[in-house]
Amino acid sequence: MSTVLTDLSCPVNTGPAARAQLIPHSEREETKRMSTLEIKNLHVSVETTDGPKSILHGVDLTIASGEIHAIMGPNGSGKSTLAYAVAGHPKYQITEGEILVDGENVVEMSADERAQAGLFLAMQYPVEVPGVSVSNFLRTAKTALTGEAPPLRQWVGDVKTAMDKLRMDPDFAQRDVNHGFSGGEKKRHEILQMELLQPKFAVLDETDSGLDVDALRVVSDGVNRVHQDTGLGVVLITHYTRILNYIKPDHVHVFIGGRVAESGGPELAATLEAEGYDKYAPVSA
Ligand SMILES: Nc1ncnc2c1ncn2[C@@H]1O[C@H](COP(=O)(O)OP(=O)(O)OP(=O)(O)O)[C@@H](O)[C@H]1O
Repeated sequence: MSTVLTDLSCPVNTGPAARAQLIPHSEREETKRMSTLEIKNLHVSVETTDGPKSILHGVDLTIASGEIHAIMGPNGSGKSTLAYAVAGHPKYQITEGEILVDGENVVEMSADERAQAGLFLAMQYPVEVPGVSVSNFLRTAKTALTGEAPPLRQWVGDVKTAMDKLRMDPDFAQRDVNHGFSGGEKKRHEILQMELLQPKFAVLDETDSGLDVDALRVVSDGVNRVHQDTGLGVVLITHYTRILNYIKPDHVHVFIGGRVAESGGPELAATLEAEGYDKYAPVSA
């Protein structure tokens, strides 16, 4: 057992999350970062055994700090492809367009460089990493992002605080990343990463899928907490309006055939729930 794991039971709690609780909300507002994520005319192809397949055909989206954008759309419309393309998955080739974080184009950057630029992806299907503990994974990720290892006692306190809030058993820190986790546990672990790594923008790809009603509330609270405390900008991909009762979107976008077919306010989600996607004819490439 590593020192990190042993120390997880220690009650030290002096990290950012704890400090945020001590800072009056009005002062916290001033510490929020103002950033923009601009997706401009994004065209994306995926490598398949039959060669490249074009999936996104010119996506435009602008997300500012503190904004929550929900993306809804039928199966196969390209929502996860957008998520992977933004995060820098090497299989998803950007053939045209730009992804700008605070004006800087990240399309030539690797996934880790994009993370350093402030982007975070909570995956629809989180990957199992046998042999790597949650504790070591999180601290390694934080070190890679910031360029220096966080002070151990402070970090241990931060991790414990974040896990408590997400109602995760401390034993989780000792388990291998996602290995044998239930679907709901994997989603909590994604949000745990987000809470500790503090990105500027998070793409949450069906984070609500597979969650029971209590877990949905806990995970939503986690997203709202980071959003309120840090000004996180959120792209929330979902099929269901249920999560939108907890995480209130400012904007809702309908994805059809690899494009944004319509954008509106929160009321658009209710319309989609009632009427489905039939009125949107798939847009040909
Ligand atoms: N690696 C891949 N190889 C082959 N086809 C792919 C690959 N990734 C995505 N696609 C195809 O691209 C299209 C869009 O897939 P994507 O997963 O982005 O859709 P989605 O809107 O997220 O769907 P869902 O709501 O079912 O999760 C689908 O037809 C899918 O089969």
